[in-house]
Amino acid sequence: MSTDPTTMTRASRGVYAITPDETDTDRLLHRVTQVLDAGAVWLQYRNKGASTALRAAQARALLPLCRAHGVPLIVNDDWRLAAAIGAEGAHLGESDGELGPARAAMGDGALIGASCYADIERARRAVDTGASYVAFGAFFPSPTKPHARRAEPGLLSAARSLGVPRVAIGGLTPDNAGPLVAAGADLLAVISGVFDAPDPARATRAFAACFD
Ligand SMILES: Cc1ncc(COP(=O)(O)OP(=O)(O)O)c(N)n1
Ligand SMILES: Cc1ncsc1CCOP(=O)(O)O
Ligand SMILES: [Mg+2]
Repeated sequence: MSTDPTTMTRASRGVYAITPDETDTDRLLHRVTQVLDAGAVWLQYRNKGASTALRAAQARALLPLCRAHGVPLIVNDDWRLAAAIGAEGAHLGESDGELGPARAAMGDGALIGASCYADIERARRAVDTGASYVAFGAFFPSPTKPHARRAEPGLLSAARSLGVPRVAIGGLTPDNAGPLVAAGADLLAVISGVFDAPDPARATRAFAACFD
């Protein structure tokens, strides 16, 4: 497995772990290490409660850990931070700015994701303006984001023709995620189902088994 960001193999099928809001950076690194050791293939740094300075420090701290595992680091909300620290990508939702400037600044190789909620037309536009992957959800009630809009699994099959990886998010557990993979999800994006599990490594492996 390559740990060079320019040549690392980018698996585009498997567990896409997203960090919980964690103020203690050492604890964040410890928790993420467990999940990467267990086989998560992408990591998103997301911390909705942190200051700008803490977010920059935590994102920077995660980068060598991700590199050591050959896992791309994707920064939520803020492509400028992603570019500044040399992360592999950024994830942008409807309040996070346009994809075009992010793509122009980060280059063709960057992994730039777009939240598409339950909107296939939004997904089409996102791909047309440079998204590397599209994310749909929430598919189930999310403990992390209880008011997230809901989506139906049929969206995942409808999005096959877009030709980019399809990510499912929202309230996923190892017990409910299998049908989403069957419907076409390439990546399962998970916060609480992994990080709030009694054994995050075991939970990561259980999610990964949904792809077997
Ligand atoms: C993989 C993935 N999918 C969706 C989201 C949600 O993005 P957004 O709608 O911008 O909401 P916040 O995460 O910023 O609260 C995501 N982060 N990652
Ligand atoms: C960021 C986001 N967008 C839709 S649901 C969600 C939170 C996902 O977290 P969890 O896996 O704990 O439901
Ligand atoms: Mg966002």
